Amino acid sequence: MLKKQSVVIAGGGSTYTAGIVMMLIENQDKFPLRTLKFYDNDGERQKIVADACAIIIQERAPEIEFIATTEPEEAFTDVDFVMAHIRVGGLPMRGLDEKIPLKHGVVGQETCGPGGIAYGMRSIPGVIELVEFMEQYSPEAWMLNYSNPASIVAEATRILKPDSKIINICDMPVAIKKGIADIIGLADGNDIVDRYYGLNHFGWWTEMLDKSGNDLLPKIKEHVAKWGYGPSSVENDNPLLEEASWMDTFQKAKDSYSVDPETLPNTYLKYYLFPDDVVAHSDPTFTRADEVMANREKTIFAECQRVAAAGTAAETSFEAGEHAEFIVQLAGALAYNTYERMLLIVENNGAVANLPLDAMVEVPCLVSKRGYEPLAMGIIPQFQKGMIEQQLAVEKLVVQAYLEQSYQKLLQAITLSKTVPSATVAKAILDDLVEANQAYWPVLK
Ligand SMILES: NC(=O)c1ccc[n+]([C@@H]2O[C@H](COP(=O)([O-])OP(=O)(O)OC[C@H]3O[C@@H](n4cnc5c(N)ncnc54)[C@H](O)[C@@H]3O)[C@@H](O)[C@H]2O)c1
Ligand SMILES: O=P(O)(O)OC[C@H]1O[C@H](O[C@H]2[C@H](O)[C@@H](O)[C@@H](O)O[C@@H]2CO)[C@H](O)[C@@H](O)[C@@H]1O
Ligand SMILES: [Mn+2]
Repeated sequence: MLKKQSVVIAGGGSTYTAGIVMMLIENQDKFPLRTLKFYDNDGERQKIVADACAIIIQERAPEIEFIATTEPEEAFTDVDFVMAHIRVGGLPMRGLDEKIPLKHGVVGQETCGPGGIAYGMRSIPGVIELVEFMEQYSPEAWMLNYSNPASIVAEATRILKPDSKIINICDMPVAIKKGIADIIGLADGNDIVDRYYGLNHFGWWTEMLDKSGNDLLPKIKEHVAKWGYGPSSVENDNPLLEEASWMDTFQKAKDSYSVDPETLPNTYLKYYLFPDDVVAHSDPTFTRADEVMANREKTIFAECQRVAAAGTAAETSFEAGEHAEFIVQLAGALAYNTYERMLLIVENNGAVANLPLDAMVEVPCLVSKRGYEPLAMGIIPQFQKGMIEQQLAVEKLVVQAYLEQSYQKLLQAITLSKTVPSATVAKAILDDLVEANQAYWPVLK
């Protein structure tokens, strides 16, 4: 009999919460729950999701105690896991992160370039507060953190909470591997055993084997050289790729791959390798935040309200995707000592031999009751090393700017981003971002 777990989802009002609830319910044999709690600092938003999830739990797993609260003590007391996915400033602030750089002809993106830097400055205090709640009320718990920008958040937690039990994670490699599995006819992305290195949203694969040890890369590379990570025909059953912007991003991996055909790129590298192209294809009046508000957020909240009004979730369209699968699998590995191999964002300490020891890198780790043990990825080539070192300096400067309330360091961070053409443009963007983030950032000196 597996020991039952108590979980709090921080950011209960997130568009991803219902998917994680579906995954948790479907996994009661592998990851049984005694309590599930939601915590959010926006009670009204969270209530919409919680009212629907209460019905889902009541109908499908009534043995689980369910609580939704905005009180930190109630939320964080007696929990084994905090699954965090907050968005400080919400989707409207994401919209500004995207639109302000675009106004200056620079990539406008949630986690990359100046937009990601602005979001990092908002996220740091929000995530640190969650860690403090966890340490105060459930000091033995693990926090599994999706809140973005994960690289900057990871660097901030490394410095501010060096002994905390927090693991920062990203589902992009998981989603790419799912796409690759579909392309080469494997049942599941989990069937790919990979070697990968980099920073979050900034990495490369060097190896993909099947579980028997057969090299999958030749077949995958043949496909990626023609189609990127997109399908080779119009037929596509990957729900993520139903959105044109995600399909473009998956297909654009073809161009990132052409820069180094020895490795396979993360999709996010397009923002650094082809920023001119990305800007040319962006609409500065309707960015990804607008698409998300018009599509994912609207659909999820409408479904929550439909379930609540019907009083039953018998026909709910909510489903658990790879995003939910990954975080629940990670919690299971920590709780039940499975030694599964998963890509996590962790302190380097030699995992990538020729990067600084204190870089927060994304590498495969073995996950067990002991926590995570990074696997050695060895020495990486000059091209990737150069790109990573530049981006790592950006991320470190952002955290230093936050801690020292330094305008100068934030200016240096934006100037150093590969997405930004000059210090003049960096200053113009920064001044607009300071204005837009007054309610969230520390006052910069
Ligand atoms: N790491 C990854 O690969 C990955 C994947 C998907 C989503 N995400 C991240 O997950 C987060 C949620 O995304 P979303 O689109 O669902 O956002 P969302 O705006 O729909 O939900 C975020 C929730 O967080 C709450 N919140 C904001 N600040 C808070 C705080 N300080 N304390 C408690 N709650 C707070 C909001 O009220 C909201 O309900 C984002 O950070 C997003 O970037 C990360
Ligand atoms: O623009 P968005 O909000 O749709 O996506 C931004 C996030 O993109 C990645 O997450 C994907 C994920 O890879 C996929 O599996 C599925 O769950 O959709 C997500 C996007 O909706 C990325 O890893 C995240 O960090 C981004 O926040
Ligand atoms: Mn991610």
